[in-house]
Amino acid sequence: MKSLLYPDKEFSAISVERAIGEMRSGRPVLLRAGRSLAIAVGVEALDSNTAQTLEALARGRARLALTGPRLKKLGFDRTEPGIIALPSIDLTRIAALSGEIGARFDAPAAALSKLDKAAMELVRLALIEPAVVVVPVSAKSVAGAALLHVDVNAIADYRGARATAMTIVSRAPVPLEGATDAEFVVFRGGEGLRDQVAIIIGKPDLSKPVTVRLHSACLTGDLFGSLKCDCGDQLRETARLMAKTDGGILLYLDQEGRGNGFSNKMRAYDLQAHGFDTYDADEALGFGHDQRRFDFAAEMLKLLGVHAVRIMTNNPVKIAALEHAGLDVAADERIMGRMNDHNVRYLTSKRDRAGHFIDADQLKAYGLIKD
Ligand SMILES: Nc1nc2c(ncn2[C@@H]2O[C@H](COP(=O)(O)OP(=O)(O)OP(=O)(O)O)[C@@H](O)[C@H]2O)c(=O)[nH]1
Ligand SMILES: [Zn+2]
Repeated sequence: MKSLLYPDKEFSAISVERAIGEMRSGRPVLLRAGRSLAIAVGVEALDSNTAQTLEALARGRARLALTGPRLKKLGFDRTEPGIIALPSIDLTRIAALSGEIGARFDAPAAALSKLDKAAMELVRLALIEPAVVVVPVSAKSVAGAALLHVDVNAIADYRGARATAMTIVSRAPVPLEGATDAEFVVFRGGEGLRDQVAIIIGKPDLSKPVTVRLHSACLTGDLFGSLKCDCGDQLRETARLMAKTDGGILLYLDQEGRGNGFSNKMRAYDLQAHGFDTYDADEALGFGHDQRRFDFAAEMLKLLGVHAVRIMTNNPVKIAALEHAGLDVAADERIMGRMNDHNVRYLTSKRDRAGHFIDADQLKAYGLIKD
C-alpha cells in the first residue's frame, strides 16, 4: 500500500517527519529495530498518567537516555550519550536526572542501543528537552495501540536524506526601512520542514562574490530588542550595509537558540539568570555548544545562483561550513552589535569559549576581560 503512494525511501523520511510531530506534541512513538520494539517518550511530556501506563509495560526494563554533556554534569566520567536504568518510572528521579541543577548520580551509565540512539535523534529533531524514556515492549503488549511506528534506520538516514532538500515556495518584494529594494524568498525543507528565508537586498552581481549573512533567528533580540545579545543590531546593520553597497543576501534561518529551539533557549536564559554563562547553561540542559548546521543555508545560496561570497560574521564555524559546502569564501568581515551591561559576558564567552572573532579591545574597554 505504502509504495502506491510514495517510493520506499521517501516513505521512510515521511515516517520520521510524522514522528517528529508526535514527539513535539508530547505523544509516545513506537520505535522498531529489526524485531525489537520500544516506546519512546520525551521527558518533557511525562505526567503521572503516562508514567503509570509505561510502568505497566516496562516491567522494570525502562531506561532514560541522556546526552553526553548532561551525563558529565551528573558526574559521570563520559562525554558520549548514555542510558541509565529506570527500575521504575519514578517522575522525581527522572526530573532530577534530566534537568535538576546540581543533581549528581553515580549509578552506571551504559552505551546507547540502536533504539536509544533513534529516540535521542528524534528528540533532537523535535527541539524538545534532550532526554527521553525508552521502554522495550513486545508486539503483543502494544497490539492495537494508536501509536505511530517508525523504523530506527529511517531515523538514522533522515538527516542525510533531508538536510539539504530545499525548495523555493514563494517570493515577494518587501521594502525594508533602510533597504527599500528587498525581496523575500521563502524556502521549505531541510530537517523538520521549517520555512527558511532569503532576503535579497538590491541587485547583487552573482558573477562576483556576493555579500551574505547567515543570521540565526533570535526572537528576543531580533524582534524585541533584548539586551542579552547583539542579534537585533547585527540584523538591521547588515540589511542597511547591503543596501548602501552592492546589495547582498541575508539568510534568516529558523535556528532559535543556536539550533536548540526557543523553549530550550528560555530554559537556558533561566539558568543564566542564576549565574550560568551561555555555554554552561546549554551544557547543564544537555546540549553541546552549538547544534546548528549550515549545509542547508549553503544550498539556499546555490539555488539563488551564488557561487562566491563575502560573508559577514564573527563565527568561524559559519565560514568553514560554507567552504565545506563548496562555496568560494572570498572574504569574511565582522559585524558587531552594541555592547551593554547585559550582553558583554555573552560576547566574552563567545570569544573565549567558541573562538568568535570579537573585538578584544572593545571587550577590554568594557572592563570584563583583562587580556
Ligand atoms: N542556546 C542559546 N542560544 C542563544 C543564546 N543567546 C543567543 N542565542 C542564539 O544564538 C544564535 C545567534 O545567532 P547568530 O547571530 O546568527 O550567530 P553567531 O553564532 O553569533 O554568529 P555571528 O553573529 O554571525 O557572528 C541565535 O540562534 C540566538 O537565538 C543563549 O544564551 N543560549
Ligand atoms: Zn540574540
